[in-house]
Amino acid sequence: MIVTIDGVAASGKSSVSGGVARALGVPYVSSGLLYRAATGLGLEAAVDLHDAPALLSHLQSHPLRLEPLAAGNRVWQGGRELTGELHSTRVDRGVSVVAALPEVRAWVDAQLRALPSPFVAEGRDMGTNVFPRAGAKFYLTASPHIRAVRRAQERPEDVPAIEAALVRRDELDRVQSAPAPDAVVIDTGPLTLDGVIQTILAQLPAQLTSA
Ligand SMILES: Nc1ncnc2c1ncn2[C@@H]1O[C@H](COP(=O)(O)OP(=O)(O)OP(=O)(O)O)[C@@H](O)[C@H]1O
Ligand SMILES: Nc1ccn([C@@H]2O[C@H](COP(=O)(O)O)[C@@H](O)[C@H]2O)c(=O)n1
Repeated sequence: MIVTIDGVAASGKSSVSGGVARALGVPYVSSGLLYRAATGLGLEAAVDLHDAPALLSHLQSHPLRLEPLAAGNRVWQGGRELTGELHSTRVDRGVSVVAALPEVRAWVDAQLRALPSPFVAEGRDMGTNVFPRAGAKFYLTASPHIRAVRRAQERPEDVPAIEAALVRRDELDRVQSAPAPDAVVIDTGPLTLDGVIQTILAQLPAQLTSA
């Protein structure tokens, strides 16, 4: 059983996926964390983020491992955990460049498809490209302002700067971020986090919640 939760930047995908996954007793899979880890490694090694062959060769010689847990995803390079460094403004600025490279997308997709189900998968193209046959699909949205106000609780930048960066990232990610035609679209603006989680749980087919 696979449930996909896609959506725009900071729409609540990780928090909601974690809540849904915990309720179902399965892990969730953060595809964005793999793109962030590829970006973080590239920045660390001063690889040109537009240079797909150089980046891919670096990723192949420094393999990443995603650890999908309901409590939160972690990513490792060998014995070194990278997770804590990846939700920075620096990585936010570079990640869409890396995610636009078809070679990197194929590398991420192969890792995701190799994971044992059941799980909840969150990202941009989980329901369209990576798991088109998922049992249930959701797509989260909210206005850039609401998303920026929420994110400002976690970052030192002010709301207008965060909002501008989110709008820019949405635009750079637009190609891979279209909702699946069969996804349920949820505007999280008027809902609490728990409200979004309960809305999703209420719409899951019975065979998924009892699996
Ligand atoms: N419905 C909600 N009501 C209030 N706060 C929320 C809601 N959904 C998410 N949040 C908060 O918004 C922030 C962003 O959520 P989260 O990190 O889950 O989004 P995301 O889509 O995974 O982000 P990114 O795309 O950058 O990885 C977090 O602080 C989270 O607690
Ligand atoms: N399926 C996905 C997931 C993510 N991306 C790219 O990674 C960036 C970070 O993702 P977050 O979910 O942590 O925001 C995102 O801005 C995209 O560039 C992607 O392309 N496809």
